[in-house]
Amino acid sequence: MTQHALPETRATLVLASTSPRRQQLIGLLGLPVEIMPSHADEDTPEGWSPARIVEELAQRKASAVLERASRTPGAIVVGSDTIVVLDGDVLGKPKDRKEAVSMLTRLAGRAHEVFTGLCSIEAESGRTVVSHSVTRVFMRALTGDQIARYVDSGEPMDKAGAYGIQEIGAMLVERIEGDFFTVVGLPVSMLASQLGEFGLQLP
Ligand SMILES: Cc1cn([C@H]2C[C@H](O)[C@@H](COP(=O)(O)OP(=O)(O)OP(=O)(O)O)O2)c(=O)[nH]c1=O
Repeated sequence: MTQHALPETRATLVLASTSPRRQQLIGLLGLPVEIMPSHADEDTPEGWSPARIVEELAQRKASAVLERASRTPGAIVVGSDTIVVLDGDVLGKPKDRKEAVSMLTRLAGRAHEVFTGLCSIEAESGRTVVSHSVTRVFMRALTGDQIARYVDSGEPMDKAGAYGIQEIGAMLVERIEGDFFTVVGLPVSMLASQLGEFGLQLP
């Protein structure tokens, strides 16, 4: 099979994340990538809209590693944050098995929204681009047994809304409206368009 690649650029993407999914997805852009785990405070004031929450947290995560990243020539720092929204409630990662079961019981048999915020910062200039993407996810109706068995797999625990569309959770999802990668946690085409603002041509 032929290997396809885009022309080389001098930029290095610095991913401010501990998420293995984001690490894998950012690789799709074909640029050099450095990983810098970012531990930003994730508290936000009551009453903020989902869009504002994910954009703010994406920016905090990127800003938290900016100083370190600026040692890398041509660094563009990328931060991202994902939440699930149902009936105006924000569902983050479940804190225990019981909360995972209760989230999935609420999500089953209906639609919800996944919001992902994305922030890119050009380290040298400090220029910042922030945006978000929303995908509607329609989940299958599930019995209590099915939910319990899925939670027992361990998969829900580190994921917003207590499921992972890209793994066993694929079987829980009937269909989506919007970008698949937004649900997994890194909207790849939105990232390409943000990087375009810094003059990177992708593709
Ligand atoms: C809904 C859904 C979420 N998720 C994940 C994406 C995110 O990693 C996680 C939401 O948590 P986040 O707080 O967005 O990210 P994180 O703590 O995993 O990683 P980071 O270091 O970048 O802050 O849920 C899936 O993997 N699949 C899904 O279908």
